[in-house]
Amino acid sequence: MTVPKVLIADKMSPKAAEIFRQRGVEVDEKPGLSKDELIAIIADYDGLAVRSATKPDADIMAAAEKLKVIGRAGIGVDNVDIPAASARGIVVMNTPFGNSITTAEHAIALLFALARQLPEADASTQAGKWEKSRFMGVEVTGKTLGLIGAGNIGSIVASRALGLRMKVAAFDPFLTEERARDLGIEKVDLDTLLKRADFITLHTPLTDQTRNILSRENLEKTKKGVRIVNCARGGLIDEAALKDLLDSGHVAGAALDVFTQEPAKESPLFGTPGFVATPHLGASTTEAQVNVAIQVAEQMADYLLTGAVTNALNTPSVSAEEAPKLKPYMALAEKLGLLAGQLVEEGVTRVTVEAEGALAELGLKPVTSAVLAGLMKPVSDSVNMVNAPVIARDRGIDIAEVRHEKEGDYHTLLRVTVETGAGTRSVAGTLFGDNNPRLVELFGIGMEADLSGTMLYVENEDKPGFIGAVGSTLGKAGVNIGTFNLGRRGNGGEAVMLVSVDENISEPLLWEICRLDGVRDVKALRF
Ligand SMILES: NC(=O)c1ccc[n+]([C@@H]2O[C@H](COP(=O)([O-])OP(=O)(O)OC[C@H]3O[C@@H](n4cnc5c(N)ncnc54)[C@H](O)[C@@H]3O)[C@@H](O)[C@H]2O)c1
Ligand SMILES: O=C(O)[C@H](O)COP(=O)(O)O
Repeated sequence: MTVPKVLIADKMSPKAAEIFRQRGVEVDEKPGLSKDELIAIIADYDGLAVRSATKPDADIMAAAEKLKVIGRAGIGVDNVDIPAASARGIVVMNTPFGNSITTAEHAIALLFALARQLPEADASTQAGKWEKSRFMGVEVTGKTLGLIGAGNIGSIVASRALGLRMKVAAFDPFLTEERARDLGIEKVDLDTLLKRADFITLHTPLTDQTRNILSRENLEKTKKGVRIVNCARGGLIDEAALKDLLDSGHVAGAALDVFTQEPAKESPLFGTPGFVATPHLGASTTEAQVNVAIQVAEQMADYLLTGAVTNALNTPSVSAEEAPKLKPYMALAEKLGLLAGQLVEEGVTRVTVEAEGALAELGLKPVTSAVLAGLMKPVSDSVNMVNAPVIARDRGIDIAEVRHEKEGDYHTLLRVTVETGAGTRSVAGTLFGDNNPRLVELFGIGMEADLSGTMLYVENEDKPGFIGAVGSTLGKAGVNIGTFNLGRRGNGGEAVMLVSVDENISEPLLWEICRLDGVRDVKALRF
């Protein structure tokens, strides 16, 4: 196996490079590259580790011929073009918890900065002014904190705010009443939060639903004298409206760690009384940076070295323990999908993936992705295990997974059933010696075959002399036979053959075989 190579493209704790090296992954650290500089070198790398500064987009991925994984040492992945990564089979992973406490603490720090005007008081005092009467603050005890987004960071902020004896009202459509009760907070709708909160803090990702959630209209609904903190994402607040409402005194203070445009080197908000800014420092503590660096390096090394997938945003998780067990099944799944995909002639409407015996004890999602990737390969050049489930869903294919824990004839079995307008057909395979994928059933007919290279598929009536006729037709065309695999539904019934051959099978040769007496269908297959 060649040694995988990773590029760390943003400033990261040295722990990341240390772990990559310890795990036997080659690593280069080149923070601060321009997009063109990154495009010029990315073809060399199997992995790309980033924070929020590097923005791996479709152009960068187009140049990244070997890239298998992008690791985000942090939470937000809005800097990574995930659809472009999926289209190329690149797994995108983040570290969803490593900097949550640190970011929650930054939100609380900004809350106090606003309550006591700390930055302005500091600047004034250090300028020798001693303006004691200018900086009258407010207590936070007893005040209501409006939490927009009560996920990982939001709920830590809530617990800290409760410790400060604040009341917490949260707006989050995905927060259940039960969870709110457990957190000791009140679940409210957005309008109630806007009307009631003395302080508002945002902790949602930037999505179509959350973009501009504090719009001019919503900012105008807030309580006079509200103080607002955003440590989540730029774009959640209308910055021009915020400036107007700070100027008018309706909003008493606002602290932004994140901006619509970053780096934010200029903004109409800068210099506005009551406005506090930090340069996207939410995750910037020694502890959080060590956490995310260790996590991202471990996760990327696991994936590159073993196939284990943790915290991926575009593919199912596979544990380090399961990854080696799943590997041969993925090969079997792709081959069975490819076989089914080459044999069906109409649009697929439903795919059922059934696991029997040992396979039923493993996670089926990656196996299903591999089946779908194989199935759609004959009709799509760009399909891969990462994007196959999404493409299948977009094409309206219904996907079902079934487990039978009891063993059948084989200690482990994978059956793929494909439904089309023309009917239902299924293929099944097992592993020989725990490692070698083998076809064991084709359209309900028992047959053993190693699906590899070029194969001739023939469906025919079971008649004496037919096998010889196929053999001699191939021989006359100079096509050498590797293996002959046969199956039939019963004496004189439907029969199928899969013949592995050393040469390509030309169209005229296929026609010649098709004209043999008793042939119902013939195809050249590739694996
Ligand atoms: N400033 C920083 O340096 C920094 C550091 C870490 C994280 N972040 C950002 O903080 C944000 C929150 O991170 P997290 O780890 O808590 O994420 P999370 O996924 O755990 O929580 C997000 C919460 O937002 C809620 N949500 C989604 N849509 C919503 C909507 N329309 N209205 C209200 N709530 C909605 C979700 O239900 C979820 O509970 C992310 O955007 C992340 O990128 C910033
Ligand atoms: O989403 C995150 O994790 C934060 O925005 C941190 O970003 P950073 O790694 O660039 O500091």
